[in-house]
Amino acid sequence: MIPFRKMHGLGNDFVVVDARAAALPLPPARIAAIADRHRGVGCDQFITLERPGAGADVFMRIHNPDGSEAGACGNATRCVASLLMAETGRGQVVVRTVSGDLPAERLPDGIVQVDMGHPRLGWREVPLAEAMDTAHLPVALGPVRDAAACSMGNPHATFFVEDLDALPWLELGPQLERHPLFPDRANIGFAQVLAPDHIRLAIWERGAGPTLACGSGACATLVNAHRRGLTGRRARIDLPGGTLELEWRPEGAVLMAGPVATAFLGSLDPEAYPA
Ligand SMILES: N[C@@H](CCC[C@H](N)C(=O)O)C(=O)O
Repeated sequence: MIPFRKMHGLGNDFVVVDARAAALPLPPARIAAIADRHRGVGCDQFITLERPGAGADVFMRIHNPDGSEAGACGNATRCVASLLMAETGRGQVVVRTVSGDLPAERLPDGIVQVDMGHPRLGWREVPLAEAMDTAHLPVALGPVRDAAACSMGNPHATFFVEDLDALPWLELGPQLERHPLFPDRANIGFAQVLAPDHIRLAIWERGAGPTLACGSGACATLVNAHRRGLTGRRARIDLPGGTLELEWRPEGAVLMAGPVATAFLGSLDPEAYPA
């Protein structure tokens, strides 16, 4: 049996397993089966903790429920950081991912803040299929057009809209995720700027679909909104599951803060899931 912890940040939920002592029999097909909402435990991302090597407190591997591996997950980083803080008794930890080392710290009132690093703004870094200005993508579908893209360790495109409530974003998301301009697919954000420091955001996540919150998507949205002159460098971002506080610091790093929670602990039999 494999013990796991079910955690979430604003309802963006994770199954977290600990493979630091020994590797676990969890190939991508089995992870997809465990992530299934009807036949498995169910989660937006499956998180495996591994030994980090020098310079970090843990290595966090991220899988989407379709079995694909992701380079970043802002909300899972905050959840895992809170676990490591409890484990080490420290208020600051470093979470290593395939996209880089992410320092995190505990703030008052149970809030965890993570430094998500510098956004990558070049077309090859997103990545896009061809050379272009990543602040204006020639992508249009139904009522949305003119997205901005960046990578926060994973690919994001943001469409700015007048009225999120009127937008059929659940229909647009899956088509845009697989637009030919995104060779690695992309997380798709639909953002309504309410004020220079306040954004409403819905995200269609690559490999996961609609989630209640996407931390890296919130970071990408602030970056893209600021590049387009729509906001300042700080904003409160309201997602379906709650609110994140963000800052894109002048030196380049994006800070993201919000709550984390453990929903329950459990154990699963890997042999019960197809591999
Ligand atoms: N929920 C995450 C993002 C998870 C990965 C994403 N679906 C991808 O494939 O890049 C977050 O909080 O950032």
